[in-house]
Amino acid sequence: MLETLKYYSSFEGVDKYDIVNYEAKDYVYLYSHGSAAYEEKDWDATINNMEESLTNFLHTEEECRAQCEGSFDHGWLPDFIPSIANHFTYCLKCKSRCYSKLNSINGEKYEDLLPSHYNYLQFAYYKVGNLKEACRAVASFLLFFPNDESMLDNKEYYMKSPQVETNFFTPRSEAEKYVQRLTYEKKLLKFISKEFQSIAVSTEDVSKPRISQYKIVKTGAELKGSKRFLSEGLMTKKQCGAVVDIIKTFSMIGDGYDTSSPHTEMEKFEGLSIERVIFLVYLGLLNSRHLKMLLEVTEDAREKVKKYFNLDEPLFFTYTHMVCRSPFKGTPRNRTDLSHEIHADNCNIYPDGKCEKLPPSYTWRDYSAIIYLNSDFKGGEFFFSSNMSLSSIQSSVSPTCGRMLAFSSGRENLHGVKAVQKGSRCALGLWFTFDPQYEEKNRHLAYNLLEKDQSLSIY
Ligand SMILES: O=C(O)CCC(=O)C(=O)O
Ligand SMILES: [Fe+2]
Repeated sequence: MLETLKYYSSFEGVDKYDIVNYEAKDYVYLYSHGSAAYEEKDWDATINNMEESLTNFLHTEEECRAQCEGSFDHGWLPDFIPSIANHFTYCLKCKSRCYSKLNSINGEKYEDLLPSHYNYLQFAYYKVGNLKEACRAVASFLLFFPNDESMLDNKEYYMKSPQVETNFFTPRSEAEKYVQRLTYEKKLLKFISKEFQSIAVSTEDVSKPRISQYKIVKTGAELKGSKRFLSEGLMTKKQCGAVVDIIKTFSMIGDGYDTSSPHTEMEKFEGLSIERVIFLVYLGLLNSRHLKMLLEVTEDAREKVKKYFNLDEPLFFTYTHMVCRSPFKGTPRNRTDLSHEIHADNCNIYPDGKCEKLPPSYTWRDYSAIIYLNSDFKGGEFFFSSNMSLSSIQSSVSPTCGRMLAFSSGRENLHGVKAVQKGSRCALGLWFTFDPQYEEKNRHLAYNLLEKDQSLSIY
C-alpha cells in the first residue's frame, strides 16, 4: 500500500503535502509539513512542525518498542537459561528494528529521519535568530554523525559568531538519551552475534552427497549376536566435521548432568539435542542448512535401519543426541572404568543378568543406532557383551566418521563403551520407537522451522 501511495504521489498535479495518510503516525504529517515550510522559508512553521514531529517520532518508537515486550512463545520448552537468553535477544532485535520501520514518509524511505529533524531545526532556529537552539540542534545531530562534514562546517560557522558560547553546543537531552541507548544496544547485539559466530562452525557444503558410499560391513552373525549390523559411508567427512563443530561449539558440558559424564567421573560429556539445534537456528547462530543436514542424515539412518531389520510398521524417532566424550586432564592411563557402563537401551540390567523394562530406563526404545563422527582419539571402542562382565565381550567396533552401528534396544544387545584415553570421541545417537506416543516432537518443530525459515527468523 505504501508503494501504491508513493506511485500516486508522483502523479502530476498531486501535491504530496495535500495527501492525508490516515494510517500514518502523526510525525509523518508533521514532518512533511515541516519540510514544506522549510522550502517555503517559513521558519516558525518549520520549527513548530519539526519539534512536534520529533516528539511524536520518539513517542511512536517507544510504542513500537513496547510491543516487542510481553509474553513470548518459544514454540517448545527450552531450558531456563536459554529461555531467558532467547527472550531477551528476541526483544532486543525486535526493538532494534523499530527505528528502520519508522523511517518512511508515505512510502518514501529515509535513511536518517530522526537526525534530519535536527538539521532542519538548526537552520530554522538560526534563521529566527535563536542561536542557542541552533547550536544545540547542531550538537544533537553530531551525536548521531560525529564526522558529518557539512554539520561540522555549520558548527565552525556558528562558532565564529560573537554571540555564540562553546556551552551552546550541548546536545539536547532527548538526543543524548537516544544515542546512549542506541550505542548500548548496538554493543549488546554485536556481542550476541560475535560471541557465537566467532566460534566457527564449518561453512563447507554439508548437503547430501549425490553418490552414496553406503554399505553394510558386518551382519548380526559377524558381530556375534542378533539384530545388529554395522555399516559405513552414511555421512561424508564434511558432514561429520560439521556435526563435531556444532557439538564442540554449542553443547552444554554435562548435558544437564553436572559437569562430567553421567557414566564416568573421568570424562567430560558434551551433549546436544535437536531442541538446542532448533534454538540456535532460530536465533540465527547456526545456519539452517546444518539442521537440514542433520535431519537428512538421521532420516537416511532410519530408512537403513527399517530396511535392514525388515520393519513394516512405522518407526518413529524418539531421541536424537549428539555427544562427545573426552577424558579430563590428568586422568590415569591405566583407568579401569568404562566410558559407558554395560547396559541395554530399554531395560534396567541387574548383575544376575535380568533386564527389567521399568523406569528409569527408556522402556519405549525399540531400536538404537549410533553414527560415529570421528576417529582422532584413543580408546573409546564400542562393544557388545553377553552379560555384565567384561570377559563376555562378543565383538567390538572402533568408531570412525560415517560408521553406523544399529541394533535392537533390548537385553539381546547389551553393550558398553571403553574408556576414552585421549582426544574427543563424538557420535550421533539415534533411538527409535514403534510407539507414536514417544515420538520426538522436536523434529516436527525442526521441519516447521526449515519451512518457515524466513518468516520465523527473528532478524
Ligand atoms: O557411543 C556409543 O558408542 C554408545 C553409546 C550408548 O550406548 C548409549 O548412549 O546408550
Ligand atoms: Fe546404549
